Amino acid sequence: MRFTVEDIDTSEVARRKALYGPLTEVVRELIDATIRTEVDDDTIREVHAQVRAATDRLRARQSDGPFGVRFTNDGDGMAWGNAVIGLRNAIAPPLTIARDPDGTHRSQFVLGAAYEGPPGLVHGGICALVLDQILGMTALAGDKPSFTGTLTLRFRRSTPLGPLRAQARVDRVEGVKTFVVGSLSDADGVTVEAEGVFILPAWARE
Ligand SMILES: CCCCCCCCCCCCCC(=O)SCCNC(=O)CCNC(=O)[C@H](O)C(C)(C)COP(=O)(O)OP(=O)(O)OC[C@H]1O[C@@H](n2cnc3c(N)ncnc32)[C@H](O)[C@@H]1OP(=O)(O)O
Repeated sequence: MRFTVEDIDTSEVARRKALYGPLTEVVRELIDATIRTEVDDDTIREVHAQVRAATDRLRARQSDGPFGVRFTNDGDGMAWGNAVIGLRNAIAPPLTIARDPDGTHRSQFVLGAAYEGPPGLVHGGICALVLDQILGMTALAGDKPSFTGTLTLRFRRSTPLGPLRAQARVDRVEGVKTFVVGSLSDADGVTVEAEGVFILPAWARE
């Protein structure tokens, strides 16, 4: 499992954020533009060649696998490949998840054309993805890993593409199991309710 430590300081983390964040953002925009463009065929072929060339340039030197979750010596986490919050992941919406003093986690975000399931609506698997992440981060205690054991969703009504909110809180802790509840909402209220059991795996227990 790729939890690693990188010997870099806060200023280097900031430099990399400033470098990679805008690249990811423009690729994210490219995904949306690819879905929604109505330009002529020749333009599509030209852009195809340009994107191919840009991809080949990035591949000239790359890591031999996924990004993993990296920590600095100061304990700052860099989950930059993460599918929901990853700074370097253009398929991540991305979510910024804030923690209230009482431990509740919240996020406001926008899901656009790339997350569609039924027409105009968020794909159910994307609802699960977002909720797994926010519930999972809520379950984390200190530096202990926590894995989704069971995630139960109730889709109360369809979730429209557009501005959304998610929240989660710990319901109870029983030994190595943390029970978390949460929801996804649009402007009219809750669309999906979630309950998750997150488990400290045997290999991480003392
Ligand atoms: C910025 C940096 C920060 C980092 C951010 C990174 C993102 C982080 C956020 C991540 C967000 C996304 C998160 C993700 O995407 S996590 C990825 C998706 N999840 C997985 O891949 C998990 C795969 N499964 C496992 O690894 C193990 O089976 C787990 C860890 C689940 C159990 O482990 P282990 O086999 O060692 O457990 P045990 O046998 O000792 O049992 C212990 C207790 O647990 C109970 N139990 C067992 N299985 C289940 C189950 N499935 N549901 C409910 N309960 C279950 C069992 O009855 C017992 O209870 P009791 O009898 O004691 O009462």
